[in-house]
Amino acid sequence: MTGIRELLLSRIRDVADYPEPGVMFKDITPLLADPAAFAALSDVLADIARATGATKVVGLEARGFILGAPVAVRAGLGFIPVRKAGKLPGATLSQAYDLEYGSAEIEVHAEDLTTADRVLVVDDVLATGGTAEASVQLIRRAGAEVAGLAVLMELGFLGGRARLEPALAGAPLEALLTV
Ligand SMILES: O=P(O)(O)OC[C@H]1O[C@H](OP(=O)(O)OP(=O)(O)O)[C@H](O)[C@@H]1O
Ligand SMILES: Nc1ncnc2[nH]cnc12
Repeated sequence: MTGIRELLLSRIRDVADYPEPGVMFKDITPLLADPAAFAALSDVLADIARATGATKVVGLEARGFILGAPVAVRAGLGFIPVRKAGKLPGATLSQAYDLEYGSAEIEVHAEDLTTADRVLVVDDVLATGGTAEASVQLIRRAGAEVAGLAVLMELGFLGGRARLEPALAGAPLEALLTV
């Protein structure tokens, strides 16, 4: 795992003052462009999906789609997109939240999750935890259980883990990297 972590970390680019002054943006596009690194990441996240007993993978728009979809395929699970407001055509559940730079609202198709589901949420970055917390609230409101949250990287100084732990209620929060 140490070798994989070093590989993943080496493929994340720091971009200062993006999208606004004071933010150090963690750009995963070099990782996505490296097939060995992207495959290794997908394999580790799929192992987490299996270990949590998840029945579905939720990916958070947009980067959570890119990371979550191969995890769902590898683990043999359905993939459910949680989208920014106004993008899903069917009946939705919505949740507003704040993030490191601004505020937003996310939605899921109400019919995509049932009381029989255990859901692993996948995303690239855990920053303030606002996005992940809103996704957990959506999943619970849909009647499903949260199996866990798996992210490529956690920005430890923003305190997202402490914010999320009460919402996760014992479900695991797996961050492959902490920066
Ligand atoms: O922990 P938080 O403070 O909520 O921040 C983390 C979220 O911010 C980024 O998404 P963003 O909303 O920028 O969307 P994008 O993936 O479409 O760029 C990132 O991909 C996470 O989803
Ligand atoms: N610093 C950051 N880099 C990349 N994605 C983020 N989402 C929230 N904060 C972020």
